[in-house]
Amino acid sequence: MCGIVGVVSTAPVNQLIYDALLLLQHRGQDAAGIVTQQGRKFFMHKAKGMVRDVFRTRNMRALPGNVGLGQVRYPTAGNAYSEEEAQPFYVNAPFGIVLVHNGNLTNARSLRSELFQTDHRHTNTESDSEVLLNVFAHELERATRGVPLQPEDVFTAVRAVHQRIRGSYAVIALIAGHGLLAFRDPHGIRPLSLGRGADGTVMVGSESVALEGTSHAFERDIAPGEAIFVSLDGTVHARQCADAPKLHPCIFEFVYLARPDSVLDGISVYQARLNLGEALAKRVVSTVPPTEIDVIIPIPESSRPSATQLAHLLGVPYREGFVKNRYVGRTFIMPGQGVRKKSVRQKLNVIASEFKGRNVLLVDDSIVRGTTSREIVQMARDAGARKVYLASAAPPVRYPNVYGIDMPTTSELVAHGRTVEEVRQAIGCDALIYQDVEGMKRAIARLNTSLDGFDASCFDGVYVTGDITEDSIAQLNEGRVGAEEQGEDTSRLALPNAEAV
Ligand SMILES: O=P(O)(O)OC[C@H]1O[C@H](OP(=O)(O)OP(=O)(O)O)[C@H](O)[C@@H]1O
Ligand SMILES: NC(=O)CC[C@H](N)C(=O)O
Ligand SMILES: [Mg+2]
Repeated sequence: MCGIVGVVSTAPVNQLIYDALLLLQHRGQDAAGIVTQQGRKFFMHKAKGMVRDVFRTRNMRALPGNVGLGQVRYPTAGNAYSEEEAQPFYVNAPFGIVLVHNGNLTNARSLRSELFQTDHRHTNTESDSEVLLNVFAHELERATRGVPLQPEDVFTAVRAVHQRIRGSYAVIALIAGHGLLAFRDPHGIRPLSLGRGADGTVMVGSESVALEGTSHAFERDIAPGEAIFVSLDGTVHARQCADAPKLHPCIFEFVYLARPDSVLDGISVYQARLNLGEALAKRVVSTVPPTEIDVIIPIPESSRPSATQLAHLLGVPYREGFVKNRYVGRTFIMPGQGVRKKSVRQKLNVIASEFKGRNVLLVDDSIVRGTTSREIVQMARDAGARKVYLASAAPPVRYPNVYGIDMPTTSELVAHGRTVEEVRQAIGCDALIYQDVEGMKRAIARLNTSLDGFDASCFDGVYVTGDITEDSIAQLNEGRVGAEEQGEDTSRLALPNAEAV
């Protein structure tokens, strides 16, 4: 996941894009970038870091114009440490295009050589998003029948892009002098919504919170496979560009990624998390009698809604036992295990009186590598808890994610190849209760019965694009320069200066 936003307005958009990116900061902490357009000229500033660090006043002043887009990056391909892979990406032909991408292409490698061999295009980074931009640029060149460019030509290009690229992609692009394009992959894996301001400003963004938080009324989600083209006068053209679109949103958005105050594909993220807490209650009761639990404590931040609902249904007191240092970002989306581990301790501290002599049930939204759980369970014991039980509102994460969540290899997943009992031992708690896969899907699907299903691949190993094999997963990892090799270099990332949203 990353956060993306695009705007067509009649007033300067630099501050508006900045504000929207701040509201999407939880989707990517690694790099941030904005491009604006004035006349036919693009103005760009991008760098590694969080939004507040990347954009100083001088940078903001250098972003004039009434049209623009931006991104906050959480790397899932290429090089996590490369400044060049911060987005937006730019190509000068045809017309001049800048593009931001949330998601992950699963055929970037073959596309890269195809781009070189057949389309004679050069890509200069390992980023799949740069590949995506070049495929789009090539197809736009082929589809253009004259100047000025017609929306129909843009849709023809998107149709061709859907044929060539695989994986997940929510995309916003700006075509110099023409308008703003947004499209979503034919499975709708990553979210993208459209809204409008009272002054007619059109905004597209990853989550509804980016629209509402900047005073734009949410209008609708962009449909899977659909493209919308917003002319510079604010006219919105929409077209379905995929042959057989299906709505399979990523279920992990509801579990962890998205903000609880967002509504994605008609589903309130907050309500989804309450429902997960409800389903989890049934599982807890069958493992640990509520009478043996003195207190229920969430692991801040994302597990709070599920934990409150669980406590309510079990009739057990809900208490805050961990205080989060708001100046440390989300640990799961930090690159590198060394950084993540250190950050858990920096981020969470116990209120010892809530643990001393008690049987505590800790609740997290998900257990992925087990980094958080191991530390937290130990902290609870150190604070004097008698028994430490742990419940996860999501099922065990057992399979790699190839659609834009950084879980590339099975070996790093604490539940891969382990029974629940073995995971319990690895984490060191007295009882471990997981949600089950069907229970999770039911809990969320009942909030929008028109879904075709979910991408729940990291939980059930089913890849909705139908083309993922062990070999392709191994290939995807080959291209990555990540975090694991350089993970001990914690200096830049462990304590960002900016406040996490
Ligand atoms: O098993 P792990 O590999 O540790 O990953 C899972 C943990 O990471 C996330 O928290 P994070 O600190 O990223 O964000 P949050 O404050 O939104 O909960 C998630 O909510 C879990 O707590
Ligand atoms: N999380 C994302 O959406 C990442 C986008 C893109 N794959 C990158 O690595 O930059
Ligand atoms: Mg958490």
